[in-house]
Amino acid sequence: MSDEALWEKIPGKNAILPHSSYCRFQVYHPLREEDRATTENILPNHTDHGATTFLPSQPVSCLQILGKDQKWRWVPYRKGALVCNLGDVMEILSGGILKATRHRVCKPPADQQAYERVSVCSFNHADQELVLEPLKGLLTGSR
Ligand SMILES: O=C(O)CCC(=O)C(=O)O
Ligand SMILES: [Fe+2]
Repeated sequence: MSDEALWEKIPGKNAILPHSSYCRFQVYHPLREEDRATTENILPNHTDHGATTFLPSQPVSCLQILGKDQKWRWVPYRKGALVCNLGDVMEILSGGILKATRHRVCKPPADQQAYERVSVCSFNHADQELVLEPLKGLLTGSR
């Protein structure tokens, strides 16, 4: 199996097959005073269904990922960094060697609740025609 086998399935700048990748810009307004006590998760825990999701790291803490130890952890802010979540497509194509990142968007810590949060997500999907199954070389051990 070639080193490129996985990436050949994901459209890049030379993509010729239809796919549904998109970028979403979203503003989370500060929580209203009366909602702060009752709100926990703004977006419940999930994995993204595409291949990868890229998000510029941003300073209002809301994003959490689930570790192997089943503990939720904040994704720390690093100025200028890109956060990359692996999606279901990568888990399926890799036969489970790669794991889709389970994540959620939480209420920010108390000292950040008055701030707006800007989220820019680039959701990268596989070719629409791609049959989602583990890459053949993985199953035969010829990688
Ligand atoms: O806003 C974020 O930080 C992540 C949003 C997200 O996980 C999603 O829309 O799938
Ligand atoms: Fe997500």
